Amino acid sequence: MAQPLALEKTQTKPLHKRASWRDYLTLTKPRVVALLLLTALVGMCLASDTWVNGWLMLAALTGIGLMAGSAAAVNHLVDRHIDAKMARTLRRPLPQGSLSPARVMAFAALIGSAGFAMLMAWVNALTAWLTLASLVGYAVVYTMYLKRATPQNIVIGGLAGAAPPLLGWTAVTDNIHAHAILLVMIIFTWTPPHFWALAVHRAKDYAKADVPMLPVTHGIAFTKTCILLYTLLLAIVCLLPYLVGMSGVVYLLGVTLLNCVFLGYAWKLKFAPQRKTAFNMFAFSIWHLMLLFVLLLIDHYLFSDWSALGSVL
Ligand code: HEM
Ligand SMILES: CC(C)=CCC/C(C)=C/CC/C(C)=C/COP(=O)(O)OP(=O)(O)O
Repeated sequence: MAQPLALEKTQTKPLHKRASWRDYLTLTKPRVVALLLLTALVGMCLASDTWVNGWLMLAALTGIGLMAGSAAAVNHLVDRHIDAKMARTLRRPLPQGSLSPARVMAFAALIGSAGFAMLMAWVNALTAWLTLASLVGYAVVYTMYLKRATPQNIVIGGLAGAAPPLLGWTAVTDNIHAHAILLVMIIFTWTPPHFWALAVHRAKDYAKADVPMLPVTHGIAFTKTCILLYTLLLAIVCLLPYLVGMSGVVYLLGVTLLNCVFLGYAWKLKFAPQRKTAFNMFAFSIWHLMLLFVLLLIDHYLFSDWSALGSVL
């Protein structure tokens, strides 16, 4: 199709296609938010010995989801010129001209403030303010500043995306607990291999858009070394929930398997890469984090069942 190329040359003249609800959904990065919400849900469950109150869970997940979606919409708005230069992001609603910047801003403000109000009214102020800090961390600190300023952008910015398990935890307890920080640390160390694997695959795109991602500023070989080192660090951090007695043997065995596969990808990417290794590692990173949090959940309820059984016998 000729349109995207034509658009690349005339990014300032959007096409003004008709907007649909799908465009608004795209703005919220729904699949990313879905995984963020899974981590928040697990944070909630691990914070309590019994099943979490359904109403509280619904209110907290909706509030956090709306605010994360709002942050993602601001990211689309701020990055619209960069997005128009990269093949992966060219078809987003703003570069395509199906939504205007003013509409996107209004949409982000609407869902962001609705989410904040929900958390304030039905969850607690601590969770509302921490979620707002994550929104600002991603939409303002990462997107407006770090992304354009330093190749450590995603390492520092990763903290905002790593926050949801803590948000889930505080939603239930109104308290910041060291175990919740452990969950944040897992996502924080997972983010560099997750993103840099994709950045290696898309390095030319980022260079073209002049975004100082690590493969652009320091080269592919150095980025692959960093990926391997962060994946090793992640494997160590993932042991902490077991070592501090927060999770049991089901988690330990499962996460060890996941980390062996992830390390296998990182090793292959560094020492024996094929054309699709980087992309496959990125795709696996999403399964890795999702299954890790599912394991934490299964382990939590199995583990507490076993303790309960022990006290009955
Ligand atoms: C600074 C931190 C992060 C950066 C820079 C980053 C970057 C990216 C990028 C560039 C993509 C590709 C999106 C696309 O194809 O349009 C992606 C996909 C994805 N990311 Fe991340 N990510 C980060 C953190 C996270 C976190 C914290 C999560 C969830 C806990 C997450 C979950 C996902 C998922 C599920 C996808 C696949 C989305 C899809 O297929 O539509 N990411 N990420
Ligand atoms: C309130 C709260 C919990 C906020 C969390 C914010 C959030 C949605 C984090 C996800 C991080 C992410 C997808 C970064 C990619 O941005 P990018 O601009 O590098 O990627 P792109 O090029 O695909 O847009």
